[in-house]
Amino acid sequence: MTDQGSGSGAPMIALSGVAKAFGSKRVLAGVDLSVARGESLVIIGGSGTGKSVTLKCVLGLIVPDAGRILVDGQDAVAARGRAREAMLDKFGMLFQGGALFDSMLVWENVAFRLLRGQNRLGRAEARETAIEKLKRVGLTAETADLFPAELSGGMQKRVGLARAIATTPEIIFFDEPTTGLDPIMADVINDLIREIVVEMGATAMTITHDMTSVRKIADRVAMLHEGVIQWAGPVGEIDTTENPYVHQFVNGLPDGPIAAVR
Ligand SMILES: Nc1ncnc2c1ncn2[C@@H]1O[C@H](COP(=O)(O)OP(=O)(O)OP(=O)(O)O)[C@@H](O)[C@H]1O
Repeated sequence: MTDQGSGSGAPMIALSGVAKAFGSKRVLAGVDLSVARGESLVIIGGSGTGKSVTLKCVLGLIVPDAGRILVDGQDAVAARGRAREAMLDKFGMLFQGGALFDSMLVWENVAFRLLRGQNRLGRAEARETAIEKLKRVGLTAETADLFPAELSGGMQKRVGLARAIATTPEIIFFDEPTTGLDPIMADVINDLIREIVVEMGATAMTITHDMTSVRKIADRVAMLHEGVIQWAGPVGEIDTTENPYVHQFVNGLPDGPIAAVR
């Protein structure tokens, strides 16, 4: 299926024919996917279908065996040195486990990228920006001088979100943003993600199994299975599409084209 994204103009992220195998294991078998500027795309699919591998290919952490990936019109696979740094500067990322550095204070975690690189800020300015971002995600200024271990899981997730938006990135990736949170906290994080993405006008790409997240965060949804995008469309169509993969996944049905492993 060729996916052109929903917006007009050049997409912010465009994958075409992206393939990747690890040894004899073929994970991606020709992924075609576009994300329009300012759009929030959520990739769904079962465990081990290659959602993380897809994100890693866009970030250049995994080099695909075939295919093309353009980020803001630039070849993301070939980018090296300065060009690659400039490309990565466009991204913010919320990692699955929060992935905070235990030995750094909360504000230093948030300001991690502000304190490094060519355009780095002085500590006072970086701290000020970090506190502003912490407030944006609902944490107080006092949180800044705690260590991550002193925070609850939900608070750590907020810190991860503050870090993801610290540089006001054009593109934000969310890897399983609600994993490990109770349903109420998950809902709070989903709302916060949606609000922030809209307010920043950022392009967002999220991977999740959580259908509540999908409904809250997505403008568009893409379903990855057996190495290809089986379906992509507006979030409002996930309940009505006749695509058998989406129907089975969204409704959690044991019978259908997706083999249930017991
Ligand atoms: N660096 C790697 N080396 C070898 N195999 C890998 C590597 N990265 C991923 N894989 C394999 O690729 C497959 C897809 O993994 P991936 O993490 O992308 O799945 P996923 O869809 O994100 O799953 P989950 O939802 O469980 O996180 C898995 O079988 C995994 O073992």
